[in-house]
Amino acid sequence: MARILIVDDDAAFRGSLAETVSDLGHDVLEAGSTAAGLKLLAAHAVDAAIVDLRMPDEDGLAFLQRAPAIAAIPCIMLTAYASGDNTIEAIRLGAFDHLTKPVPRAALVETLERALRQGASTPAAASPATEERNQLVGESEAMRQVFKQIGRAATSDATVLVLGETGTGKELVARALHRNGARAARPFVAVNCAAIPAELIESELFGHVKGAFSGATSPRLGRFQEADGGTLFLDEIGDMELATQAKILRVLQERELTPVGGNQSVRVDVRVIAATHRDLQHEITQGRFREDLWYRLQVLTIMVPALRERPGDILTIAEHFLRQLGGDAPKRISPAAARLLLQHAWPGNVRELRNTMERAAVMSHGLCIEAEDIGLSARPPAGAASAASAPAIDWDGPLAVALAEVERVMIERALQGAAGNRAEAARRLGISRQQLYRRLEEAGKSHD
Ligand SMILES: Nc1ncnc2c1ncn2[C@@H]1O[C@H](COP(=O)(O)OP(=O)(O)OP(=O)(O)O)[C@@H](O)[C@H]1O
Repeated sequence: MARILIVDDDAAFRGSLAETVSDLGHDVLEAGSTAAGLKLLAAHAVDAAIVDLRMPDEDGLAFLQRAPAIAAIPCIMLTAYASGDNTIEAIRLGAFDHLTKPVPRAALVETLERALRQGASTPAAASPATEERNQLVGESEAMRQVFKQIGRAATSDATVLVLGETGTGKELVARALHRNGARAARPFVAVNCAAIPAELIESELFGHVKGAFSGATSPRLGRFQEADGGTLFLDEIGDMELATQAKILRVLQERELTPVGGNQSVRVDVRVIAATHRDLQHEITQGRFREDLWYRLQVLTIMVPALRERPGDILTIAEHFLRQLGGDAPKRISPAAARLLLQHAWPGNVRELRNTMERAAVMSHGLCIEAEDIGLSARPPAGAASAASAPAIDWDGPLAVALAEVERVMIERALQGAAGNRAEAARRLGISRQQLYRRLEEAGKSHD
């Protein structure tokens, strides 16, 4: 899964494009102007951008000219009418490609895939914003142990299994292992195994040959090959089907794979880091996870502790997020607000803390975040999934905001009630696991 920035002032077109891109399994950031797009690019790790050429403030060419100073990403330009001139100008300024509106789905899929492949194979130096976003912060003894384990594991090429509850920072640990290892100059490719429908995962991981199935009109490289020479991060590996687990095992053992529909194996040189919030030994006893794959994965294991087990990190990480949000003049946390943060049990761990601080920064009007800005009292108390606490809804405000709040609280309660098991939470909510993932990602879209 990649993160795609869409910059277009036409909200309806942007929305429908965002839907198509997110149907492809990507995370989407949207901006209605060049200035807003550049701001999002500076604040988030973005893998590619789709930018409209004609916009009221500054046109898409201005975006193309200024984006490289922030992050080197492939930019796909969109135009209502492709003229020779605007195409040449866009390509001259470094656009990856040029698409004409309305954009046919097949053309979008093909161009985006090429762009992402290029982006992954030529990793640019991370922008300061990206580096800061991926920084693993923590001063507790528990996190110090994690840092030491990362330091030891980074120098080896062994497979690593990262364990921990949802939102504890497992992906950041994987990125730190990559960044500090011998493969740092090569791609880091992350795949969320739970977010990809079972029927697509093999083609996603191993690629496919032309004609492998209906719709496979051209060959496609899989994520293993995209990560060649670098690191492949398999997130939520505990949610993978047994048949796919067998194929992953083969790649780990033989260092080669066969694309879907193909009959020739391809050699790959990839370091695999896997993560899960599940108890894999329990999954093995239930026949849902292969024991041989578990042995292969857990050569080195790093356990990331839940945030409630390292309360010493809560304020340090909260202040780190405020610095990211506030630049040179970050807001401070009042003593009463700090008490609230320390009392909360953080079932969603650091991701929940991040969301909370972002909301608090918006809610607070002064230089200091007060207890009432934190908004934790409206939430279900820690560990009390059955407590009938109502969401804090502004009944006279915008419908979308109220619905989002109801959704947030219901998802949080379902996750708590299911002890973090997302398949069970999705069942309780009457939605598919993929839909739950998409909603969780949308909720954290502006920062994860
Ligand atoms: N120690 C930390 N310091 C700073 N930011 C952190 C830390 N841990 C996590 N984060 C932030 O919290 C969010 C969730 O982290 P991440 O995605 O790595 O968690 P995860 O354990 O992989 O979650 P999941 O199990 O849902 O995949 C991200 O925005 C990440 O940047």
